[in-house]
Amino acid sequence: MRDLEFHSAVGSIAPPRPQEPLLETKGLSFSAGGDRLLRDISLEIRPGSRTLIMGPNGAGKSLLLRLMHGLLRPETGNILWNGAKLTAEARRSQAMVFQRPVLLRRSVFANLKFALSVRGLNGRIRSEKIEQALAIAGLSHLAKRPARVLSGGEQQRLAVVRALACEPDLLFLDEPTANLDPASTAAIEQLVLEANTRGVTIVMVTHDAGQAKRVGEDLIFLQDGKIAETGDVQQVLSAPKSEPVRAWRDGRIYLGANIETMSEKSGRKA
Ligand SMILES: Nc1ncnc2c1ncn2[C@@H]1O[C@H](COP(=O)(O)OP(=O)(O)OP(=O)(O)O)[C@@H](O)[C@H]1O
Repeated sequence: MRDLEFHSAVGSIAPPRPQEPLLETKGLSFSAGGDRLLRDISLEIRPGSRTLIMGPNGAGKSLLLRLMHGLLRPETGNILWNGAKLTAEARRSQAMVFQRPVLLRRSVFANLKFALSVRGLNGRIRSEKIEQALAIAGLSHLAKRPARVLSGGEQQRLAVVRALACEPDLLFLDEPTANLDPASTAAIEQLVLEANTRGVTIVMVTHDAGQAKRVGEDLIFLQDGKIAETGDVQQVLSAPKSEPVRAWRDGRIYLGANIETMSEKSGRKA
């Protein structure tokens, strides 16, 4: 009753506006070698969210990440950043970590120093940021070591903190823990979740359902270059609505609707 009185006193109250996406793709497609590898990909990444991209080998996950980060040009469709065209300037608000860390053939310290210098940071601020990043990654004692002799887990921790030291609004990660042991995987997941609590939007490719549930909120599932299903990661993985996700969860190869129909037909004939 009191609410009704309040409403009539102040006039109509507009409902809250839905949050504008940080990144949006509209009808993206991509071809190479005469093959259509991604088709009609339209999606929204909410600011501050954690989105997981999943799907079988060859579904187009890495391609989609590269398109969203502006490393590839779409054949058709648009990528919007804060509602406007993704520009080179906007791309500097993004960072990407690859499955195989791309590190300079220099020391751990120099890898961080170079990344921060490119962002225009110098002097004491840069030194402080390097020290912070080394401490967060547990690499302070390895600062002088050549990056290329670090273990796989150490290299990936360096790649993640180097990306985060540049304070991106959005961090893309392409299977960052694919070759890592459980402890290194947990360390990377912790770095990612901590960054997200500081407001960094996360878009990550993984094949690991456990990791998806630990790290993700939103799920985009790709099959054969198309979006098969999207939704809350826990819900989609525990009760998938689409056959591609059911097949993936059950460890079956998805044969596609047409092929299944044909085999059903031939089964009926026999
Ligand atoms: N430059 C290219 N030229 C031709 N085909 C390509 C090119 N890049 C990727 N592809 C093909 O596009 C498809 C999707 O590749 P992509 O790397 O995105 O798959 P993915 O879902 O990340 O797979 P995985 O889980 O195995 O890493 C694959 O069949 C791949 O061979």
